Amino acid sequence: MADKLLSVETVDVGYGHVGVIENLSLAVPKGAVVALVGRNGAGKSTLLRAVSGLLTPSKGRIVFDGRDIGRAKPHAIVDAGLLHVAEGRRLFRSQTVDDNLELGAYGTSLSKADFAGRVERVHELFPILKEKRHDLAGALSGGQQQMLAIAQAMMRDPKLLMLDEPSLGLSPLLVDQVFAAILSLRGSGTTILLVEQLVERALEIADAAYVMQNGRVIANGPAAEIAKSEALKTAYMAV
Ligand SMILES: Nc1ncnc2c1ncn2[C@@H]1O[C@H](COP(=O)(O)OP(=O)(O)OP(=O)(O)O)[C@@H](O)[C@H]1O
Repeated sequence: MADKLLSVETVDVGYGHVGVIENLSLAVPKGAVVALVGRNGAGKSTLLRAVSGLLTPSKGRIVFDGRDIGRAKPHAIVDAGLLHVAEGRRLFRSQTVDDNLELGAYGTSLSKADFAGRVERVHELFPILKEKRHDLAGALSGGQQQMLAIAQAMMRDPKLLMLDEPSLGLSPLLVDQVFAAILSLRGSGTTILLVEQLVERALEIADAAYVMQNGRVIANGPAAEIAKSEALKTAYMAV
């Protein structure tokens, strides 16, 4: 079994007094794509927010790369190499595509050569971002904005990339491109935690999967086994 890069251990998370996640544990091995699936409202985004420091668990531990980050500030978690591409693409819409990439690397003190290398890698993965480098981010299509959001995170060369609904609102062709990009990132050693409503697609590319229902994990295992499991059906049928 590969080393764990992220381990969430028996955490409770909520909003104020409203508990959402209860006693949840999850592990993401180094180099893997792990899918987190479940119906709307199951608590997937809440879990990602806790891992990236936007919410603080009231119980349990979150260990990333050997360090307890359960109470760390979001910027410290980013600096440690854990990037969260949230649902809804938070871009600098009135800045160009190039500017958005530069802002993605803000504060990293990269050498010019390393910066250029990262931009080149982004362009290899998403050629459209090279073509549109001088366009305003707000003028890109939804799919292109999603690619830019992922590209912006890539500028920090993350150890772990958490993607929340990367296919949301995209045409089938763009969905294919986003999934191909995820595979390519995995191929170059990035570990990925993927929240995705296109469950079949997510399980096709994932190594392992967790199924969430009402703030709890109800099943986990190799993605191919989860794809055939009763738990998956239950999670999507339950009201
Ligand atoms: N900012 C918030 N304040 C209070 N409750 C919230 C907040 N955000 C989410 N919730 C509640 O937390 C629960 C889990 O929501 P969450 O967004 O984590 O689910 P999800 O599995 O990611 O689903 P979705 O795909 O709809 O985002 C829901 O009951 C939701 O109403």
